Amino acid sequence: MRNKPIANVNADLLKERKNCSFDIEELTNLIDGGKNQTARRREIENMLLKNMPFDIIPEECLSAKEKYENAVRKSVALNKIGVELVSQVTKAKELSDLTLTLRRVSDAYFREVTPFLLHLGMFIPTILGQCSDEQVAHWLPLAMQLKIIGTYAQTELGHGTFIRGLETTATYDERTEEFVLNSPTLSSSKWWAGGLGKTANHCIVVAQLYTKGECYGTHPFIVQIRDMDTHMPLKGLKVGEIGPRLGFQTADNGFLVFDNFRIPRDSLMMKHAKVLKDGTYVKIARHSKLTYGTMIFVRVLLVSEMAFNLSKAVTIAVRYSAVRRQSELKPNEPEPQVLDYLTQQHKLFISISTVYAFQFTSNWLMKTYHTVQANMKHGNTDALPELHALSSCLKAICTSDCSAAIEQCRFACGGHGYMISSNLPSLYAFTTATRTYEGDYTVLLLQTARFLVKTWEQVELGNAVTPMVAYLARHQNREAWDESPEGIIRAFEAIAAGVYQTESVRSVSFGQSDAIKDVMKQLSDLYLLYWSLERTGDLLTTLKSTLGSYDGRVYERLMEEALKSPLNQEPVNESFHNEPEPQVMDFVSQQHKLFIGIASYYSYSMTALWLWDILTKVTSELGVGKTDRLPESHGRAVFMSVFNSEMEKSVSSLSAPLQAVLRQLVELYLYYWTLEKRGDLLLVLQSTLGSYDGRVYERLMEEALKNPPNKEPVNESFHKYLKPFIQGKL
Ligand SMILES: CCCCCCC/C=C/C(=O)SCCNC(=O)CCNC(=O)[C@H](O)C(C)(C)COP(=O)(O)OP(=O)(O)OC[C@H]1O[C@@H](n2cnc3c(N)ncnc32)[C@H](O)[C@@H]1OP(=O)(O)O
Ligand SMILES: Cc1cc2nc3c(=O)[nH]c(=O)nc-3n(C[C@H](O)[C@H](O)[C@H](O)COP(=O)(O)OP(=O)(O)OC[C@H]3O[C@@H](n4cnc5c(N)ncnc54)[C@H](O)[C@@H]3O)c2cc1C
Repeated sequence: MRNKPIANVNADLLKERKNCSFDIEELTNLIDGGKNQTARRREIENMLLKNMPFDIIPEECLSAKEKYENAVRKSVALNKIGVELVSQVTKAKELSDLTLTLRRVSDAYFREVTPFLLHLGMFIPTILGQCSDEQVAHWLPLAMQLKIIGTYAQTELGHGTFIRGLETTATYDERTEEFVLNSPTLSSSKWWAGGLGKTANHCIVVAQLYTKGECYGTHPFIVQIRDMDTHMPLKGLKVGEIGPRLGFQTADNGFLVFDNFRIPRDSLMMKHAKVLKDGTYVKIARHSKLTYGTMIFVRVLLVSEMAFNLSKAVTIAVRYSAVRRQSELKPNEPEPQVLDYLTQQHKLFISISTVYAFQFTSNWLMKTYHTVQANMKHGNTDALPELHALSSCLKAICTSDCSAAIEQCRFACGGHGYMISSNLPSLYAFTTATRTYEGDYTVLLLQTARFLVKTWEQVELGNAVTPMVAYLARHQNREAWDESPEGIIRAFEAIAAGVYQTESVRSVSFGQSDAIKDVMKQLSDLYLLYWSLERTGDLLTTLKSTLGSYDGRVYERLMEEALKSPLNQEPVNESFHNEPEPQVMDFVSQQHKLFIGIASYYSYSMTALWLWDILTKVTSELGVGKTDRLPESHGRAVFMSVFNSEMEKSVSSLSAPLQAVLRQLVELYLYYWTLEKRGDLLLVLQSTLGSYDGRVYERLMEEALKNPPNKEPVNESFHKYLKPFIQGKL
């Protein structure tokens, strides 16, 4: 069934849509993979959208804690339906279509991300990719039915990129047939795992495996971290939320610290390596990097994620550009739609074509991934290095290009694009993180470079190379290729473009009308029309954007959203009437002035006494009249050290409370001047990473511990939503 026409659609948008030269339903089918798939997708989408609770207050107006609780409430409703749908599916293809539809609806349903993202995106794939058959049979049903909630904790405070440098240890104890997990240093604290802070009760932990006194490198373990009934963290673990971040606010990214935490032997995920009861290590994998498999899978997935996110951003920007009128070009004529400006089209059309490039390449990459996986099942890992190189560079390029393109879309929407309600800031915050996680941009490009250099060596030796890199051997292409990073990117962009071209031509080469074939060549138009017509229902709930709604009622929606803000629920905020007048003494800035004054007074008097004693010595050393040349920093250091030591001497006979106060003054004085004059950048930069003393990990952990979600061991949403859901009582 096609979408029903919507009343009150903006006239400019209607006019643009009337220019469509082909059957949009045909294109929708093409993109979905066939008529039946379109129908099934719409059926699921409609069912989900009808049954899920919506936000009462806009998500962006909630506090961090409320945002999280709201995300749990919505996730549980979505998961309930999802689990039921998944249980009805029998074929692998149906399951993958369904998973994709659920992921897309979930994307539309949350302004940010669900706390279950890692459960679906990495926990389940790691069970599939890293567990023995026996382990899969045990863990997979529990995870699929959400009887357990998991995440993936690889990154630590000290290491993310360099996996071999991870410090968490898993030491096998053959007496008890257990592994003992430890975080030997602060920098070994697990950091970042999504859903770990408050939601997950299980976690995949990547740790250095020790048995019989030898280290066998990093291995994945599946670990229960919270009590299944009370949700309290288990003894031997410190777990919490890492604190506010640019995006991912509702993903409760967490930290995890182990103190002699014991787990059974079969917690080791044993597809690629085993530890026998007596502690003997047995390697099964044919390739040493197979434990990195989940990362490859997610990198592949991210290409289509980027296509989808950019498609949303550019749809918002294009629709808004059709509705928005600005500037008087000719006197007494209507202001033009901003879409008609060539410069505006430049911003938008590049993004549109990029979406298609990503999507077609992603389809191809996913197929390649499955082919390589199938070969590996039969023990053939030959294609793995190339898959790693390809997924690395395509992930790096598409995440980077996508965030840049979303910024362009935001620019294309002018001031209103900066509103959270336009959804462009959230889309940007989400996609810019993807450039870093699952392998940093530069690092992944370097991995690809490593592969290319090795291939180049083979080419130079006259050896055969795979078709994907065969262009390296073709003389005429050497001009496009040089050893600079830009050269490598160019070469791989050419490959991506090649794939894109071949795939798009292949996709439209049969069954399609001439009109569609023509339009496929005009990617920009295609993209606009596809997204305009493909969606079911009110596109606002899918795009979650005031600017990009299907009906183009941009100003109405901006005003409606503004009126929903809690600050607008009362004409005059109570702080206007009720806030008691503070004593000026209560202002921190005032205390700052006063206390520093007091501390300085003590400092000067102590130093004056000391200075008198050594004046003769100082002047004889520096020469009379030259003392004014003492650098300020030296003088400052003198004041500090003298104040400190002299105060200590003179306070020893005083009462304890007075001693305490005077010592505080010393500390204050030292602290103040350290920050003020000695250039402690923490104060200036307000940054845990940029502090003068370099105590980065200490500061990150200190800040995380101050984080309000960590003030309660179990969030109330566990009792309200998660527990009834896990126990099937919801
Ligand atoms: C929609 C779903 C959303 C899910 C949300 C996800 C949220 C975020 C989650 C996360 O971020 S999880 C953590 C992800 N972490 C990373 O991605 C870390 C990045 N680092 C790495 O991948 C690796 O450490 C490295 C950079 C590839 C380096 O690894 P290593 O030091 O062990 O290798 P090298 O010495 O550089 O290379 C040796 C050799 O191995 C090959 N190789 C490396 N990785 C792989 C692989 N994955 N598969 C196959 N082969 C690999 C590499 O090319 C070298 O080969 P040779 O040149 O020696 O032949
Ligand atoms: C939103 C978000 C969610 C995340 N979720 C998870 C999660 O669920 N589970 C999990 O385990 N992790 C997660 N992570 C962590 C993420 O995987 C890492 O942050 C990422 O892999 C980058 O590693 P890093 O932080 O160590 O960066 P670093 O490696 O410290 O990078 C810092 C800089 O150093 C450069 N650099 C590093 N190594 C090299 C090199 N060899 N050559 C040249 N330059 C180099 C990088 O290019 C970068 O510019 C998440 C991160 C974010 C931002």
